[in-house]
Amino acid sequence: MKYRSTRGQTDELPFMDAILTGQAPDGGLFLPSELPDFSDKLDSWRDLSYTELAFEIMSVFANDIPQDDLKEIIEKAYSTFRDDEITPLAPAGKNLILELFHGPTLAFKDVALQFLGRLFDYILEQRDLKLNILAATSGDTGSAAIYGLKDSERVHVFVMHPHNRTSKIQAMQMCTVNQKNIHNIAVEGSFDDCQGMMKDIFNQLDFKKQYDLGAVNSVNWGRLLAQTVYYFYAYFRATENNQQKLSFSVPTGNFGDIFAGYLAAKMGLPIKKLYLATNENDVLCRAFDTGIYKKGTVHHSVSPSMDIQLASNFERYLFYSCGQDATKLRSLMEEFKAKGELHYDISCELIEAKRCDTETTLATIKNYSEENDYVLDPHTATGVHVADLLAPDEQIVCLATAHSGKFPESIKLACGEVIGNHPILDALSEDDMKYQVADAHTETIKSIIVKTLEEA
Ligand SMILES: N[C@@H](CCOP(=O)(O)O)C(=O)O
Repeated sequence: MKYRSTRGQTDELPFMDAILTGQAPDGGLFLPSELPDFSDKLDSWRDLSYTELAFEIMSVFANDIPQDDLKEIIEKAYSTFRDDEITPLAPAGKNLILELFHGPTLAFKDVALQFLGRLFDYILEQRDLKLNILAATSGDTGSAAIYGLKDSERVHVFVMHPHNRTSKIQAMQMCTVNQKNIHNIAVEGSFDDCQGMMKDIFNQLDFKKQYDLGAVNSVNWGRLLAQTVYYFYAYFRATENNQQKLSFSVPTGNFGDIFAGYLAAKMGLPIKKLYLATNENDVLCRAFDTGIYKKGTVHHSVSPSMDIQLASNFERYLFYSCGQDATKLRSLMEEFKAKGELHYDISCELIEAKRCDTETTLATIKNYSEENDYVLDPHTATGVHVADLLAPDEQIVCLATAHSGKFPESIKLACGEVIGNHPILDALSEDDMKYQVADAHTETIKSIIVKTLEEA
């Protein structure tokens, strides 16, 4: 299988090269040149274990990796999960909660980053290469990337997070991993600033090449591939046969998680609806409702991982919305760059978007805890609220993107006390945190990378 850029000005690449390249050199994002249709595989896949299913799906996309090697990568990746089901479903009220938080850092990012970590190790070893990861996080990707790569001898990881804008536990998870190859940068700015600088640096092709830069954010195709698996797995666990249609509700910030569901539907999974939930940072809701994609000011919310105004994977969705026309896509992205907004009808039957404000998020956490004895994390709560609002009589699979224990401040606001802790977080201490503060300038970040690698 080959991978092409949304902007159409990069040569197509095989899987392993697309993974190493991360963001395409023309500034676009990689997508498979053609998507497979898995409709006729569903019957034989229904009873597979998570890792068996992951192998069936991934082997189609990663067909330049020998099958036994791919199986080993997948087995290693998911051996770190605390639940045999990897992504189990838990009933809560009328909904099924898809618990994506059983990996090392208690967030859905582990599902892809445990895989990507082992995949990088494999490719770098095969090719005798080194890689320096530059990542941007609003809270969860950072620690998942660090835990996915902290033991990788051929990799350094630079993670930019918005200073004092993640939850305290998220910051501690990232900054207490005191290993030689891990470098945390607290940026005086927003997540959008961090992601903007990351993309800017990736677009400086000479610098990127000189310092062997790679990506673990969802600009990297490997992230989305790993995330499509749990849509299939949840579908098989939640339905009785492959004639049934199922809806999912997805808390959304950078648009990667819901886009993985959109791809699963395009590949033949019988998805009825994808409900897109945002917090007050509702740029995506407005884009689906009005056809105008326009960045606003970042609101700092109780669901900080979704405090995003520029959703990276929107570009991939837009590419499909404009009929896979890379020229059209380029002109829309240029319009956006020049005017700070773009106008295009992106509505589709499959996706329905709604915003969930802070008050409603907190009320949803409280109600679910009291009525269903289930503590939702504040991001998951936005998706659960939207599922209850838009499909009050239907069982919806709600993606639980993180464990509630990562957000004690928000849980206390909702319930009046901290409940829903997780024991692995108890050992974290602010005294062990190590990071450097930086201003939100691309040149500052570049010089940190250069200096750190020179001293390494
Ligand atoms: N919400 C994310 C932001 C980065 O998204 P990604 O999907 O591109 O990694 C986070 O928690 O860091």
